[in-house]
Amino acid sequence: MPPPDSPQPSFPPRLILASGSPRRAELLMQIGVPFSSAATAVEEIRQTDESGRDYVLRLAQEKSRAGLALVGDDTTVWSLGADTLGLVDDEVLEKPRDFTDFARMMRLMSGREHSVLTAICLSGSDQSFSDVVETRVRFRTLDRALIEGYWNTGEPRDKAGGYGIQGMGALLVESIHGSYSNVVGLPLETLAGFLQRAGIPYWQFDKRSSGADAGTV
Ligand SMILES: Cc1cn([C@H]2C[C@H](O)[C@@H](COP(=O)(O)OP(=O)(O)OP(=O)(O)O)O2)c(=O)[nH]c1=O
Repeated sequence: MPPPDSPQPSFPPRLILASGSPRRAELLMQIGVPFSSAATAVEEIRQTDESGRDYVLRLAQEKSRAGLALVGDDTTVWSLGADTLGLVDDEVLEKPRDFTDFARMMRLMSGREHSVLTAICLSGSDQSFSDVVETRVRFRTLDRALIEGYWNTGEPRDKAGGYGIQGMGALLVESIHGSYSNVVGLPLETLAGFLQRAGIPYWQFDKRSSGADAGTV
C-alpha cells in the first residue's frame, strides 16, 4: 500500500485489454483488475530479418497503441497489448497454418526445450512500459498418434506454437522453467509491476465486486 499522503491517481483509472484472446481476459480477471476488452486489427507479419524478440515486442506495442487510439483524448485510460510466440533454434513458431505446419512444429519441439516469448506493453497518454518475458518449456517425446490426436481436438489452431498449456496441451509438457501465465499469454508477474508503475492501484480493488466488467470499449 502506498503511504496515505502519496499522490493518488484518478480512481478508478480505466484499463483496456487490447486483445481478442479469451486466455488473456481470463488471466486479467484472475487478478481482479476491472477492464474492458477491445480486439485490434494489427497485422501480424514478421519483417525480413526481424528477430522473434523484436517481432513480439513490436506487435505488443502496436496492439497497445491501437487500443489507446480507440479512446481519443481520454488521458485517464491505459491500454494493454500482448503478443506470444514460440521459439526453437531461432525459428519463430506462430499459430499453425494447417496440420502439416502444426506437425512440423511438434516435431521440432518433441523431446526437448523451446522458449515461449510473450511481450506486453502498457501504454498511457504520455508513458509506456513494455518488456519481453521468456519461459522455457520442455516437451515429452511426441509420436505421430499423439500429434494427430491432439490436432483433432481443435485446441492447437488458434495458439502460438500450436498448443495450449492450460488445456490438453499440458499432456505434451514435461517441465517448465519460468512464468506459467507467460506461456498462456500474459505474464502476470511483470504486469503487476507495470500496473504499479502506471499508478493503477490494483491492490485496492474489491475482489468480490470487481474482476472484469469484460465489456467492450
Ligand atoms: C503457447 C500458448 C499460447 N497460447 C495462446 C495465447 C494467445 O492467445 C495465442 C498467441 O497468439 P497472439 O497473436 O499472441 O494473440 P491472439 O491473436 O490470440 O490475441 P490478440 O492478438 O487479440 O491479443 O496463443 C495459449 O493459450 N496457451 C499456450 O500454451
